Amino acid sequence: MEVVIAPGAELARLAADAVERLLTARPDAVLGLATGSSPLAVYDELARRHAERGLSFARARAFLLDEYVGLPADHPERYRNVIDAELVARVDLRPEAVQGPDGLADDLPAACAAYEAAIVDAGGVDLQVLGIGTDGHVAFNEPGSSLASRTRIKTLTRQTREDNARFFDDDVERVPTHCLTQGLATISAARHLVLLAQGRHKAEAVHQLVEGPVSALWPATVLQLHPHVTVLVDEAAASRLQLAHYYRETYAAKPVWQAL
Ligand SMILES: N[C@@H]1[C@@H](O)[C@H](O)[C@@H](COP(=O)(O)O)O[C@@H]1O
Repeated sequence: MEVVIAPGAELARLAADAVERLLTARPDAVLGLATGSSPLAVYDELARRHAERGLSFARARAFLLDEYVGLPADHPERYRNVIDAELVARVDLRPEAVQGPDGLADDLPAACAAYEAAIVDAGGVDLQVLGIGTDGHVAFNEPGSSLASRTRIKTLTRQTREDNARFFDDDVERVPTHCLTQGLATISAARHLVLLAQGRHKAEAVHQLVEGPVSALWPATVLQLHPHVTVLVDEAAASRLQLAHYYRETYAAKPVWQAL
């Protein structure tokens, strides 16, 4: 696990660099896209690179991490609509090449199984962008999630619904109670995981993710078992890291040939 502590703008550039390098090497790469505020600056940077130097997503495919259950198709906070607005509409990624779990399916377990199969059919995710919840969830894998979980229905915690109420007119009762989410094993099958976290409210979750014992209580700790994880954090989110000095020295001394 590589931990990079840097200002937010630099974190976004580093994540965009990883995406650009992948798309340059493999134009038909499979991207894993996250919603939430953490990756927004990355999507801004990718849109800028598309506009200014023609970074192309035309042959790429993408999968979303998760989706609320029951939000109407045209609801602006439906994650598929969010990702369309934040990235798809701003680059040349084909909308039909982007898939998310179907939170409006009549048969939700079948939709979850179909989603798992679609990811496998696409050859798996090459690079997965991730955020982290204040309670250590990734995607919507709340505390207590099986570390071996696959795409399934989850009940959101009160904490997550309160955290996300800002997207629903600050009314927690408007935040759906259920979601479909890639499981921790689904996410762990991606070949490169790039997690972004900013702000002091993420500091404990980042500490647990990087330095805590692997535990379903802090679902993001499952990333410690993955061979290629990049954790991009600002000073505030890094403020509880015990080995911060070591991560800084490692990054400062990083050989130029060693990409993220
Ligand atoms: N399902 C999403 C996660 O994918 C995201 O990582 C997390 C953190 O969000 P933010 O980046 O806005 O703090 O919240 C949501 O619940």
